[in-house]
Amino acid sequence: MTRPLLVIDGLAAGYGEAAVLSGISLTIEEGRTLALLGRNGTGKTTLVDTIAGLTTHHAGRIHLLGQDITRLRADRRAAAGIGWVPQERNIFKSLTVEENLTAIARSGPWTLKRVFAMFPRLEERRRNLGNQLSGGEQQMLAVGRALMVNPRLLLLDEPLEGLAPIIVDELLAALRQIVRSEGISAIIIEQKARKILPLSDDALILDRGSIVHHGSSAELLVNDDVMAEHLAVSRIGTSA
Ligand SMILES: Nc1ncnc2c1ncn2[C@@H]1O[C@H](COP(=O)(O)OP(=O)(O)OP(=O)(O)O)[C@@H](O)[C@H]1O
Repeated sequence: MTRPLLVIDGLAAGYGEAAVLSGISLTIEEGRTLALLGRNGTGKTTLVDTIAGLTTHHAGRIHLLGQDITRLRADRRAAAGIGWVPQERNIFKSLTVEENLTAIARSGPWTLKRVFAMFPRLEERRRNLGNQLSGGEQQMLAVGRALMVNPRLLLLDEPLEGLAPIIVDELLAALRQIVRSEGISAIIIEQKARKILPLSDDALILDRGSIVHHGSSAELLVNDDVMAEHLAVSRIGTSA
């Protein structure tokens, strides 16, 4: 039996008085993963940042495993089980890889050993400083650090962006393991819909701060009309 992990009801949010999101309602069941799609500037980052507690709340409620987290500060939301990997990665550049991983760790099944098993590159670089890492290594570190918080829900903002194809494949394999084998729920923002849809259970498309499509990833993957209408993808056979 699954139970609702995240329930968002009638959410509106933005930055100060500026409204970005409106009328957002969605439920994510435990163990399921959502691909968050949409063209540039449609509110994807704002939605993920709102769940993490980093924007201005205007209306609506957010519940995590039954707890109303709408008014909780970002650090309290992390403690409640939200692991956040921002677009900028925000790793501590003057700390080593190992220190980055242990700095905000919380007890649970994810340990240094398990993160190193998932990302062997990080173990090789465990004594290197954050600013000595490649973009791909930094992204692995950001994901590993979020896992060390032992989250119930992982928020990933364009984790594949700007990475070399071989690193993209490595990270996709790790993400597949995290959401499929480990059963961690995630919301993953991604520009390249066809890369992420095979990994996610459900897909949600935003346009101008509102939901314009919400359904199964498998259905969206074969729905060229919706993809072409709302995403920056052309029909069939493209890499997007
Ligand atoms: N700090 C901010 N202050 C005010 N407005 C902002 C801020 N950050 C983003 N916005 C505005 O909010 C809207 C949604 O931006 P957001 O970054 O959430 O979109 P996105 O879908 O994640 O886009 P991208 O794919 O380019 O990252 C845009 O109009 C943007 O200009």
